[in-house]
Amino acid sequence: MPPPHLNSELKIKVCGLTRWEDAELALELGADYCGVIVYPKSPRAATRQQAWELCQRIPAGKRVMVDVNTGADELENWADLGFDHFQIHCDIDVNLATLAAWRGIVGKEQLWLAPKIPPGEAFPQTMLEFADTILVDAYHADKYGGSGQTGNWELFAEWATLYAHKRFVLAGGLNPDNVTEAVRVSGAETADVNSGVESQPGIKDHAKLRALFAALGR
Ligand SMILES: O=C(O)c1ccccc1NCC(=O)[C@H](O)[C@H](O)COP(=O)(O)O
Repeated sequence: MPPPHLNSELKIKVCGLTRWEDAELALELGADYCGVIVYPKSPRAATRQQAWELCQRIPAGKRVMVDVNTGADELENWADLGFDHFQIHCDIDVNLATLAAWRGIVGKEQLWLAPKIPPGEAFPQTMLEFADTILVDAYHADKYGGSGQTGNWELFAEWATLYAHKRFVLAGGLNPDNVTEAVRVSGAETADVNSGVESQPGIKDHAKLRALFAALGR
């Protein structure tokens, strides 16, 4: 049973998968989405072959490509592998033509935008017309994701309430010890876990994965 204060509809994305055995366990435990990072500078980047194999085996509807400032041609190439959702990290001043190109290639419903929002910055509202899902990650000056740092859960709750017509995903430093508190405070309907359930970048720790889903009552 999930802890009583937790949304029973909570969805979990396990990100940074490179191996089928990790994805398989995550799915058995109840993961709703499997994230495959294709950004070459990430220590968790999957090769095209690994991404293809994972796309073959992860059930349709659950396959999320994760990248940074993807070029249009590259995005078309990744889409060919069969991903269902496309999480693209970008800066808040990304140009509107780029956002429109991403939306044109994968569709607004499949595009998950992850703007890198420095502390104190207003939410980049102009992005809302391009994607139905917004991922709010912890800010890190030198990284676009996978920092292991937690974000501002209260601010997440504010933004998710203010823009309730969009789906907001909470990311950043979630692990078996803090996930229930993070979800309670933020009110997140979807939460993303990555380095908090790893043994090393790109390799999931099965005990931590089990502990995370157990904490959520799954
Ligand atoms: O994880 C990465 O290495 C990464 C690199 C560049 C862009 C995005 C990346 N990860 C995207 C995710 O969805 C992560 O799960 C998210 O940033 C949270 O990571 P963590 O703080 O390790 O839980």
